[in-house]
Amino acid sequence: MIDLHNLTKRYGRFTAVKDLSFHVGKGQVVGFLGPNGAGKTTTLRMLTGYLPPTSGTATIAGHDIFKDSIKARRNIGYMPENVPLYDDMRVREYLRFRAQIKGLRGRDVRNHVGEALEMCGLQHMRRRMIKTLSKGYRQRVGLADALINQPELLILDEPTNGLDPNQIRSIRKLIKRLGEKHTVLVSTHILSEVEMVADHVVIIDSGQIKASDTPVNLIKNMRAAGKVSLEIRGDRDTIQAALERLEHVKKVITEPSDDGWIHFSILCESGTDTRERIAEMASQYGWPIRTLHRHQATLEDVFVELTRRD
Ligand SMILES: Nc1ncnc2c1ncn2[C@@H]1O[C@H](COP(=O)(O)OP(=O)(O)OP(=O)(O)O)[C@@H](O)[C@H]1O
Repeated sequence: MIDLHNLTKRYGRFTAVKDLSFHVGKGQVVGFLGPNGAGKTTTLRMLTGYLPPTSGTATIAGHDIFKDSIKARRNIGYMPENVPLYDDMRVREYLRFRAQIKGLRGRDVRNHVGEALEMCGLQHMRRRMIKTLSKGYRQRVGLADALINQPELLILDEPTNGLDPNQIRSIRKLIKRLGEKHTVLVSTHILSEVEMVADHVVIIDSGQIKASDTPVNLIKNMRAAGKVSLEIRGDRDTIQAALERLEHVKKVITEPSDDGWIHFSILCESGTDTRERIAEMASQYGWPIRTLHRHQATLEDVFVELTRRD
């Protein structure tokens, strides 16, 4: 559905996106992640034909977005980061207007607007002036607009930006529902969102791809996946040396503590579980344990590991 090949964007001498290549299959929900300034919006704006690339190519449903822009764009519903809306229009009136701009006529306008209102939970708001809507409902109007010509591909730039946790939840449900019928490329900072809705994740930093895989594989392959936290009493150096001798243990880190217990983070080979061995060892030497916990890595850990600056 989407193919990027060495897509590059320079603003003057600054390279915002560098040789970006990835593929999004039909029907996939893909999370597009990266820290502030990574180049997400620049990439999405190029994909939607709003910004010409410096070099490289991108196709949407087989149409080159730059050479065959109109055909490519017919397949796209785009929700930009800050949805521009006409404040003095009513919700349904605005969506009808947008439907007409997108080339719909007659009964199609009414039907498509009705479906988009229903899909986005806006039926009861259809007569409200846009300027009186909360941020969450404004986002929904933006989504309804992106959906209106029933495109195969939805490109959503931070759809949950600035929303409260309840609104985030309802947009997440909506994205999940949209993923049943559409291919979705969604950029967001809310990593738990992506973990729940995406089949595939692309992480970029400084305009370049850092990782591209399923959320499950990303988590499985990361260093923190094998981290165990231990709170124990005894002689620190003796315990540390004993831990370091255990099979599958790669590194033992002493964490700061001021409660008389020694706190260790134990980095193990991914996919191994050393907790039983640690418990056996502690019992053999008579070292009391307060906590022995295997860290469940999240997409947030993957993100931090791949993009942190320190
Ligand atoms: N028109 C422009 N002229 C010059 N530099 C720009 C322009 N637009 C974006 N940039 C720079 O390009 C880089 C990438 O910006 P972009 O908005 O694509 O990042 P982003 O990943 O979407 O960030 P955020 O998560 O903060 O929205 C940033 O350093 C930004 O300052």
